[in-house]
Amino acid sequence: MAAARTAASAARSPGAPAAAAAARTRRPPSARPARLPPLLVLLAAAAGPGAGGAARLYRAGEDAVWVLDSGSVRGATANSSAAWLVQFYSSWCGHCIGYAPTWRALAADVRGPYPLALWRCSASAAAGLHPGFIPRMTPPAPVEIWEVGCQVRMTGTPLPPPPSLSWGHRGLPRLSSPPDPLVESLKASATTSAPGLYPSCVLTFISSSVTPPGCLESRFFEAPVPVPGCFPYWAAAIRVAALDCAEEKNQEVCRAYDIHFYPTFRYFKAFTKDFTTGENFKGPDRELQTVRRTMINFLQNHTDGNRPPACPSLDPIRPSDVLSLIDKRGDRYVAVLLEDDSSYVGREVILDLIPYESIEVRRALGSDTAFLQKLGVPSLPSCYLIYPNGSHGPVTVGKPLRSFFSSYLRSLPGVRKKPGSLPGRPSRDESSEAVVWRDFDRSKLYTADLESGLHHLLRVELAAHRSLAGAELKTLKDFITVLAKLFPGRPPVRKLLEMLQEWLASLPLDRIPYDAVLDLVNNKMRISGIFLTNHIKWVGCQGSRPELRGYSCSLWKLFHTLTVGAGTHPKALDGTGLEDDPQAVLQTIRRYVHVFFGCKECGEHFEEMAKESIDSVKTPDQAILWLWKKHNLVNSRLAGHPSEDPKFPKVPWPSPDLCPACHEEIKGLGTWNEGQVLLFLKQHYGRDNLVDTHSADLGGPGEGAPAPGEKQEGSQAPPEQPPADHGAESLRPPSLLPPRAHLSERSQPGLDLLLGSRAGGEGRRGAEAAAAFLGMGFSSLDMSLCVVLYVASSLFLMVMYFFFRVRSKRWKVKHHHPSV
Ligand SMILES: Cc1cc2nc3c(=O)[nH]c(=O)nc-3n(C[C@H](O)[C@H](O)[C@H](O)COP(=O)(O)OP(=O)(O)OC[C@H]3O[C@@H](n4cnc5c(N)ncnc54)[C@H](O)[C@@H]3O)c2cc1C
Repeated sequence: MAAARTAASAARSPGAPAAAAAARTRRPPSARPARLPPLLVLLAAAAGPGAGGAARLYRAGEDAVWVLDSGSVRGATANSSAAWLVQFYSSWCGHCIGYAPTWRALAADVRGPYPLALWRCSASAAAGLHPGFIPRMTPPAPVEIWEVGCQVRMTGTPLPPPPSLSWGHRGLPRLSSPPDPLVESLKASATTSAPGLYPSCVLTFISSSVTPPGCLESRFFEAPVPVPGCFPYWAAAIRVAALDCAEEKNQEVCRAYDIHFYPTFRYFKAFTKDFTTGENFKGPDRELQTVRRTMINFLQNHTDGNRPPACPSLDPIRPSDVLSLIDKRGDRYVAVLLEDDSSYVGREVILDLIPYESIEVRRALGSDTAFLQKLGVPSLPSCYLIYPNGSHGPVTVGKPLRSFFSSYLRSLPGVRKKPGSLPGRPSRDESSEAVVWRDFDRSKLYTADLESGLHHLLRVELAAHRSLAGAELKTLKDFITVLAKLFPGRPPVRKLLEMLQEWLASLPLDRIPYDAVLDLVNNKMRISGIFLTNHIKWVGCQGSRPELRGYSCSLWKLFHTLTVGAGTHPKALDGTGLEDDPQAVLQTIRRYVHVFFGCKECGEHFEEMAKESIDSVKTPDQAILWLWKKHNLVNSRLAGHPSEDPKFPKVPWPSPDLCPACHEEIKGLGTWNEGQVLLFLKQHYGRDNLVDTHSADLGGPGEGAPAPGEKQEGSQAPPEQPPADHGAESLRPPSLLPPRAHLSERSQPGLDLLLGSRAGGEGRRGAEAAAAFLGMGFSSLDMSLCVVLYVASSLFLMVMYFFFRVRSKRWKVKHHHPSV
């Protein structure tokens, strides 16, 4: 009934018309405390890698994607023998979440020519390799057994491979009834490989279409010790990687690579000696096939000198070269893929066969009909095979597709994997922590969410911009002004924002380095009473999985508190230049989203909505309602999207149980009562509804500083920051710092000096290091002030000196005059 009402109201509402259908099938979220079912909490806690802060969308060792981070990206891409395609993403960005399956599929696709499935079968090696097992698992559809190996996972502890791991059975095409020798060999191995020690077995098959009976799972899974057959195929030439810029430890590196929006795709050529930010990939679309083809083009853009050594030539050979190969005997097969100019099949098959020896794959263009007739090739693409014994002829495959050609060539007698030629992979990420669920009340607003979001905004999102000038700087100034005047959080944070605003407002410069902003945010001057947590702790913005909700949820909440703040405190913006404009807060938010919000597509959608209707806003109350309506439009657009948290379905908000008065029926149709919605929004996003429970590290009410050794989720000190600068001390609550004077009046000249030295770039770091060394704990501001005072007192002494000199001369002249 409630759901039906929500749906009807959504249908009538200008704010959320399209959400009606979604709401029909969804139960509105309850206003009661949000608890996850105990089983989900347990599952979340046991989720293992990726459940915590690290590698949230891609999991090292589980996905075929290479998971890079600040510590590995430079080493991996610099002077590498393979090229790289790296996706710089943000784990909170909805578009990145939506794109992740494609990226995983791409990585898996170039890792092996078929989706490889590794099935963990049965509880013991003995059972898993029971001679009857293979016949039993013969599925109705033919399955080709590619490699069979026994590998072990016992409560997550890697064990050495069993002695019999060396079996590899391949070249058994279309196994409809397993040959006896295979079963016999498995049986023999099972008995020799200590079944008690090695309790589970990994079997690698081509084709993942059918799950063998008795198997526990059918998904990509990497054994702790590599199993033959699950090495990447193209990886010796080009690798597909991802790096999460939402992780604080990666922020510096994302800045160094000039990443402003997510996802950003960059290619890195092989053997690049000097540091490079890579080449942008902005293809017409980012579908798997388009990206795979662009990877091939990119490989072809290498010169002969820097082409990855494992990558065979991808250029076509001439018909005359093909003819000269025929009738020649050799020690290997030569396969020639004949295709037309626009086809990629030949190059894909060449790359698929990289790890194999005793075969060479080339491609030739089949534009010459006489040539094709001579070879007896009726259509394109086709494969012409020259055997080691010199015989030759066209190959017959079921369909002229990459997978058919590759499979056929790999299963030729004598074609084997090259021993030890394949690269290792980054190991499984074991560093992540379990998620701890915090119960919360959906009718409340949590300080922890707003302040965690602000921390991410100021220290991570802005950090994508090395320096700020022009429209960017103006946007930042206005946004910080709005925050300083309207942010409803705790006094230390409000003070920090005020200081930042005053500083930005009085800046004479038209370009500032981001690091100067960061110094203020980190309170390097150690002004007491100023502090912003450097931890992320989501409460009302928790997601049931680590990649869901979080920052983007907190940003929406922050924006709503700002429009509500302007509506309920009409004088708050007086004297800022933003007063008297009912759209001022909305327009500032709009510009922030456009310029700084890392999710580019989100920003573009928001801009479209703003262009359409923001001009209709004539009062602060209308601004509150405008943002509410647009947020509901976004909700309805994203209902069912992969970034939707199933525990927090995207339904028109506020739901009837959160605000019964907001919903009413007119002639049987549910609709919004906008007057009530406005009242509700003012109450919900007002200061009085803010709850400090779970607020960390603020030195005020709430939980206070974490217990020693307690690790907060997402907490990482920014890299490359010496402890004296951004380390624990400067980020400690003010109450824990040594008492220092309030510097609001005297801070300005010092900050300008600091900035002046920053404008010189890296020299600043050196200056700071020197300051730390000489100043025994004095900040660079302290040192700057000393210099200012020193120069001022010298000037004063010089002025006094000249003053007295002139006076004494006059005095002498006066007293000697009569005698002249
Ligand atoms: C400006 C902006 C544009 C975005 N555009 C996109 C996009 O184009 N594509 C994409 O995939 N993701 C986009 N996102 C992210 C997306 O909107 C969500 O933030 C994300 O999916 C997390 O959803 P959530 O469940 O936490 O709820 P959110 O939508 O983030 O909402 C956070 C909280 O706000 C409250 N709330 C919900 N609706 C309203 C409302 N109408 N008025 C007031 N309060 C409300 C609820 O308490 C909710 O839990 C955007 C985010 C922002 C800030």
